[in-house]
Amino acid sequence: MRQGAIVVKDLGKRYDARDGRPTTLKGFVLSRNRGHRHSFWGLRHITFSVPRGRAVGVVGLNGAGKSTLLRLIGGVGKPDEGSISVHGRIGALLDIGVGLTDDLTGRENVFVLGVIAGMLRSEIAAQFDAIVAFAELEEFIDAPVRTYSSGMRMRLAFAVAVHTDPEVLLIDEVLAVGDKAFQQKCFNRVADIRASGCTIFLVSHDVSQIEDLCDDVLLLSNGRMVAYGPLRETLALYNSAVDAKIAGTEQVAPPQFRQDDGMLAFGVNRYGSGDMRLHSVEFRTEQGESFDELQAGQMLRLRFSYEGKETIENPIALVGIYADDDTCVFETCSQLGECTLTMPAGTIEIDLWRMDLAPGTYHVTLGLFSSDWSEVYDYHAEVYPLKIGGQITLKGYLNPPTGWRMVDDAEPGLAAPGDS
Ligand SMILES: Nc1ncnc2c1ncn2[C@@H]1O[C@H](COP(=O)(O)OP(=O)(O)OP(=O)(O)O)[C@@H](O)[C@H]1O
Repeated sequence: MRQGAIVVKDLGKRYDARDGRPTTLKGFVLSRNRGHRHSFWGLRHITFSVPRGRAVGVVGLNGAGKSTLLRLIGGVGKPDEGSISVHGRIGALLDIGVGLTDDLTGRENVFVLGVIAGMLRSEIAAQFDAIVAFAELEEFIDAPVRTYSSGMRMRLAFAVAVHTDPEVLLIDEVLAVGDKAFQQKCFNRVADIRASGCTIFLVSHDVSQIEDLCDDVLLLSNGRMVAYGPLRETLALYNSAVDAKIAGTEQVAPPQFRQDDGMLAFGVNRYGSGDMRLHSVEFRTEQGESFDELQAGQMLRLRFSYEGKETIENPIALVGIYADDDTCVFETCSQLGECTLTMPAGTIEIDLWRMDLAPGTYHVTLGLFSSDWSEVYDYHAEVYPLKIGGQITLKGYLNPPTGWRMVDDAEPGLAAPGDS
């Protein structure tokens, strides 16, 4: 089975910010004394898999989460949610010159960077002259890095990274630094590495670089994955987001599921290899009726069909329910439900016996994955709206039937722990 070189599942990274406005009275009182802290999701609900040898361009407006994603894949920082697995030796070019030690010479830094990248000292020694020549630093290689300009630092870091024989190369914007001639040299080198079968993950604001180097594009917006699909289609979505920003209108069109069943069935909020497809999604009540609004506590019968390659074994169907603020309030899968999907096609019905949810609009996510979760076949992220009505609550997502009453003080109550 094809294994993804980079497999990311429901990834989330939260950052702290100090400038948020308190939303509760308690928060307001506390904020007057010590400043209100709030956290936000720099990235959330990111799920994708990059097959070996693919080159993926990561695009998005400023602050979309591109660098955060690359850093996490490169092992810099820990995710707060989800998982990442990378198969193969990583060559990473994240922040320019990161990892360089100022007091060491260029020569010593080459060895330090090489060892960090997983090379043996003997392998580095064998590549040393090529690295220094690529960096064009022959004259300065024995000077401390502290004396280097930012361009020299970048050239050194780049030269090491592209000589580590990476199987996965992560590049964050560095092709945009340095003089034109060096930029072109870096670009050519990355193109050669790509041709040798390396998996590439490239962040760039330069669409022409992405067009020249990448097969697929991953589009992020405000920390969410808006699309992941073939180069041309996905870049078109990005370009419209850029145009909209320039025009001062909405940043990215609201998420919509493209209902087409054509060959390129990728669109906003839908991504996957397409080796299996989901279709004919229906929500019903227990009586089999369609509805506009389901009352809290009623049963939801979810039904959908799928089809795909006969050779796929034991695929997994996933169902998630998301609140308006993108919090996942529920997620389950066919493995947990002990339901085996028959191939090449079938229809699944899932009964959610009690939808004890607070009133509001939720969105249902559906996905089809390979048996080890490494491949995403078809993922419809927060696509299907689900309205819940009924008993109003003050806060939270859970909405069980409740009964309040006054009790007589003399009436025996629940024993407190330790009571005899
Ligand atoms: N260390 C950090 N602490 C707090 N917030 C952070 C930190 N790093 C990133 N962020 C925030 O997370 C969000 C995503 O940032 P990130 O740098 O990943 O975006 P980006 O798409 O790479 O942006 P750009 O194109 O401007 O480089 C932004 O709102 C950013 O301000």
